[in-house]
Amino acid sequence: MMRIALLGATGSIGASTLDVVARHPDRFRITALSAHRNVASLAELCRRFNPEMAVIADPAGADELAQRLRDFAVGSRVMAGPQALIEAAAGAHADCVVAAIVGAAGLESTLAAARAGKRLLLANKESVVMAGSLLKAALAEGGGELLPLDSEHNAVFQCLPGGRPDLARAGVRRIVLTASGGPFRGRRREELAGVTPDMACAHPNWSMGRKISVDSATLMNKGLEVIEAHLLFGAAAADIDVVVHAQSIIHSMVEYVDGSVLAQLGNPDMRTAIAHALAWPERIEAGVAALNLIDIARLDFEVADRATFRCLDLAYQAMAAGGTAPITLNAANEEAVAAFLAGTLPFLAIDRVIADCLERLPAGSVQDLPGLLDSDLTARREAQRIIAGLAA
Ligand SMILES: NC(=O)C1=CN([C@@H]2O[C@H](COP(=O)(O)OP(=O)(O)OC[C@H]3O[C@@H](n4cnc5c(N)ncnc54)[C@H](OP(=O)(O)O)[C@@H]3O)[C@@H](O)[C@H]2O)C=CC1
Ligand SMILES: CC(=O)[C@@H](O)[C@H](O)COP(=O)(O)O
Ligand SMILES: [Mn+2]
Repeated sequence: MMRIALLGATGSIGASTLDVVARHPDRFRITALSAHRNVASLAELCRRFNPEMAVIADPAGADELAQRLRDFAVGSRVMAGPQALIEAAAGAHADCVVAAIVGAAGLESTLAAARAGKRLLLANKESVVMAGSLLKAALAEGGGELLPLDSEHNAVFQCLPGGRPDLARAGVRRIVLTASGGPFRGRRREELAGVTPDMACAHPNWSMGRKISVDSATLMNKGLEVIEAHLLFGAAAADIDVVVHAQSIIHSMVEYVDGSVLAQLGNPDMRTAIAHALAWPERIEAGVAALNLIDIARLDFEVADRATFRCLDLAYQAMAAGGTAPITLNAANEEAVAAFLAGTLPFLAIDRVIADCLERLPAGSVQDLPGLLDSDLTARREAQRIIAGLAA
């Protein structure tokens, strides 16, 4: 029986994970669930899955959560605050941690799970972008394994021999990440001036949380994923390409020196990647409909429009600069997306905030977690100043 701590249980990845888990009660047991502020949903999930721990990251929700669990006669231990997330990630109650918190808020629990040697199912791409080398060191220290949930990286993992080999020895020429192009694919920049958060969050193929949906709309999601691929698989920036594939049927590809290209295909449903990583190296049923190639009929590819969607180049630029630059990129993006979702920043200003932040904060080196968190905070403050300046 695999015991699972699911961090970010009330989100989109959380729901898909619980759907897969519920199909296999003989294999999986949920031992910890977390949310940020969504007490009602977390309590409901505790009623269904009866975990040992129920973690609410915002301590303001702890009393209400405890009351709701008492009303349901659920005995989960209520824990609150960032330290509780770390305990849920690293404690002896779990063999496997699903890191499905959105944004930098997921970093410390992800590192804690790695350090504790858990099977780490990683959806929280922001933590890899921010702390790739610290995460690698934590994995080496803990001796556990990381299995990527992000659909592209899960696809690449499936297309590589042994999941994460030495790429040169394995004869890999390049990794090709597919991008849907998002809801604004094909639009010119001037057509995007007035787009609203709801328009940006209407992803054509995937049902996801609002932050990643906006990232898909700006192509920052693909930028973060290029950095994620660089750090997870050790591929050089020049060997990671992006191709727009509007149908999101091919989730990504690996090209070999002999001309072979291996691709992983499937319907756009995260339960495939989640089931793959939960059961790896076995395969289990995920509840995903079989792919019907006749219905799909064609697969289209096009070049990404980097002039309209500037975030992709900003990510390549931050990856090339290295050091604190990816931290700055991620922090500025999180602040800009939050402002856009709050209605205080136009869609087209998101890339401007990130570009200005990268320009104003030269890349330094990162030694440890406190230094990294300091760089993150500095970048957020700078981004907030830029956003306030643009509003004025
Ligand atoms: N959705 C998808 O298909 C994919 C997602 N990912 C990645 O997975 C991660 C999760 O995405 P997604 O599920 O879409 O996001 P959602 O917004 O749907 O869910 C986010 C989860 O994180 C919790 N959370 C938010 N802020 C905090 C915080 N400050 N502290 C602790 N917990 C917090 C939320 O709790 P609450 O509900 O209480 O707010 C919720 O449980 C992201 O990093 C995303 O990039 C990667 C590939 C695909
Ligand atoms: C499901 C998943 O992995 C998302 O990251 C997805 O890739 C977003 O689609 P885009 O290709 O539009 O960024
Ligand atoms: Mn993805």
